[in-house]
Amino acid sequence: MIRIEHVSKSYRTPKSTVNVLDDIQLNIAKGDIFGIIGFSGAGKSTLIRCLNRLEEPDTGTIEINGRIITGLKDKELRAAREKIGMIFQEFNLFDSMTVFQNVAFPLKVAGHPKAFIHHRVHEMLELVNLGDKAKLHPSQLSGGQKQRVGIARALVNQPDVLLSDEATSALDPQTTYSILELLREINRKLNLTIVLITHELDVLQHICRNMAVLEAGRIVETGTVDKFFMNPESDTARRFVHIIEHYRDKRVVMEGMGAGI
Ligand SMILES: Nc1ncnc2c1ncn2[C@@H]1O[C@H](COP(=O)(O)OP(=O)(O)OP(=O)(O)O)[C@@H](O)[C@H]1O
Repeated sequence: MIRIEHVSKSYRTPKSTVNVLDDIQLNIAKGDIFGIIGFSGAGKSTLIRCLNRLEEPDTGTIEINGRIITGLKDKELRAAREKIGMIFQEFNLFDSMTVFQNVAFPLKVAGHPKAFIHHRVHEMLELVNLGDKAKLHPSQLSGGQKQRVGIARALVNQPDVLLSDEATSALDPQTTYSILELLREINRKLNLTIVLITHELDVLQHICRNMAVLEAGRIVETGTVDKFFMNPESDTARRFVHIIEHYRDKRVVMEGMGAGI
């Protein structure tokens, strides 16, 4: 279970203060696939990065599986972060390292023995269907394969939670679909809680069960994904659903024209 209580965050620049998160309250159940959606600048990245303290909340409490993450210092924070994997839009792989070395990196940092690392990395590469790519470098992989390496690396420490920061935004629709299928399979196999931020409704619809809508740093709606599509309550939710319906209608018209109707 992830519990976010009264989390606020602002950035101070020399000229002004930007309030990015405003009194966020959110509960995410263990084993859920939870989506956070919002327009650009709503604060999605800041919020998800607060969960592993890549960003520091100014106020509030974040608890993950019974452990208060906010307030942890150095060694304890490092240990807690081992249990919170993260994947990124730009993959964030080390280009100078092989696939094996990229996935092994968190285990090496944690000081695990060589034989354990070898076994665990190959296990992870099999899980993401890259068993035959261990010796390649990221530059020799497709975008989807790079994200699979990112997923293997994020899971190598057997985390309780996987955070996904727009992990499919740089991928084409077919590759996006295969990565979402992989995440769903991992969620099922490992009972891993997945929290993802996205501005793509397809991603939400395909994989998430529950979700929250973020608007200018505030949570304006939470609930099931089905409810979001059938009965959007907030302005942001209605705008998202309106956009999707608009494009769906356009596509229907264009397909109709293509068929000579
Ligand atoms: N380090 C920073 N310093 C100052 N302002 C920042 C910083 N990081 C983010 N912001 C501001 O905080 C706000 C929220 O940014 P954030 O990246 O969390 O939004 P987002 O919803 O993830 O947007 P996008 O979908 O475009 O990535 C934006 O106005 C952004 O300009």
